[in-house]
Amino acid sequence: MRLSGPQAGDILAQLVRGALPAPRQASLRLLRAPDGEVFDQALVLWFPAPASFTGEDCVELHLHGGAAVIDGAISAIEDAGGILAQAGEFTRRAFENDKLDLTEAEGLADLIEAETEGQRKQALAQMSGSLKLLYEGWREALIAVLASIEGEIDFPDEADVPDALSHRAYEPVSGLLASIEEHLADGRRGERVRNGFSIALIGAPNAGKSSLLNRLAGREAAIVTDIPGTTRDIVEVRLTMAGFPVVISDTAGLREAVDAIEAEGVRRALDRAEHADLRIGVADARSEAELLDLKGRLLDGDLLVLNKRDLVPDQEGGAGYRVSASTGAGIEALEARIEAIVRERLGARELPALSRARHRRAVEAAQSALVRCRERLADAPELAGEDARLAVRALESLTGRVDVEDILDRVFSQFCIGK
Ligand SMILES: Nc1nc2c(ncn2[C@@H]2O[C@H](COP(=O)(O)OP(=O)(O)OP(=O)(O)O)[C@@H](O)[C@H]2O)c(=O)[nH]1
Ligand SMILES: [K+]
Ligand SMILES: [Mg+2]
Repeated sequence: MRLSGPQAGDILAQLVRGALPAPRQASLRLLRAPDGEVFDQALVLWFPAPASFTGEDCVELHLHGGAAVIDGAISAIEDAGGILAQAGEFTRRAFENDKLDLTEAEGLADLIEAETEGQRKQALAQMSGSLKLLYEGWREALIAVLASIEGEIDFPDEADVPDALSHRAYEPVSGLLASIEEHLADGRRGERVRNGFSIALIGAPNAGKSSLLNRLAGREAAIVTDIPGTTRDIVEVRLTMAGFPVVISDTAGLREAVDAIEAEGVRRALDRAEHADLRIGVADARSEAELLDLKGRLLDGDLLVLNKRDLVPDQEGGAGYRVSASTGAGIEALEARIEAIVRERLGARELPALSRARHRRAVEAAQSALVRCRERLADAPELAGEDARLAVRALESLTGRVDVEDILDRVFSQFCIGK
């Protein structure tokens, strides 16, 4: 249990009925309720401000975590003047005391949620300031540009050639734009690491999509029967591949639906296929028609699977992965290919990854302001300056430098209580 705030030390003194322990050193104490009754014996730590997580006076109680002990602790602390924290309140106080910026706070939230190695690495880098460094670096460069534009407006030098400003500011603005564009054009890598790389299985009824899903999942996630049109709802399976989260969706077989339920299933299948990061088209290896139909539905980079190879004589070459979902033949090669694709699209690059839609929106706002700024440098320096200021503001909303109350509420409400 953690306490933070100016009264934290007083409350600890009441709980231990005596002097505070030495700062930042664990000390074993009896903890007492207001009536003097001992409710636990615990290690306690005292972190005087500002060297604490929140930047305020902080206390940690390492309690024996049973429900009765926790209840006793809460009521003893409340009697001594403490109140329960809101979700994310500790991190929010740390943010308000400049212990971390908004991207680092988001990194902390992601680290708590991380389920795969790839997610953990990305969250840890972000929590340690990778995005903050990048965005703050851009902001500083931009403020220098802004200063030179404003200098030009305030003290126009008659002797200067008319386009001196556009020459001086053009290059740094263009350089910044190039970095911003590179950051944006990463195929939504960071957002995929956070939310999962999505794969849709599509194909004709009875091609064996659900059987293949079950094979890849290693469990009977979807119903398999020999009746075409078995799957209607989308069945999702979450897996870890190459250290990244992957969501595989099994979908309804594509055909002229026989009833309204199946029609809705087909609509959902097509919608899921459209929004997936990767489509795997599954055809019965015996059906030329299914193969042709899939070729019209798959995009560059998608995978084609010819299933039920146990039912056809062995063939060399030809398009696609020849597998048998029933016997497992050929599945390893298919899995290896999927892993390679996931690794290639989600694996680490030099620039830290933009990990949330919030970041993308703000970076895009900075980008379009800078494009306008560059266009106006030559003819309208006042307007160019205003655009540069808008771009600075967009970057500042990313790190939480400017007041963005609604963004703060949203970010910190995602934490659990006590974090
Ligand atoms: N012999 C053989 N049969 C298979 C194979 N894969 C699937 N089947 C059979 O084909 C039938 C249809 O399999 P499903 O996995 O339900 O096919 P589906 O594409 O999900 O079908 P819908 O959900 O109806 O669109 C079942 O009877 C499976 O047992 C395979 O590799 N070999
Ligand atoms: K079926
Ligand atoms: Mg199915």
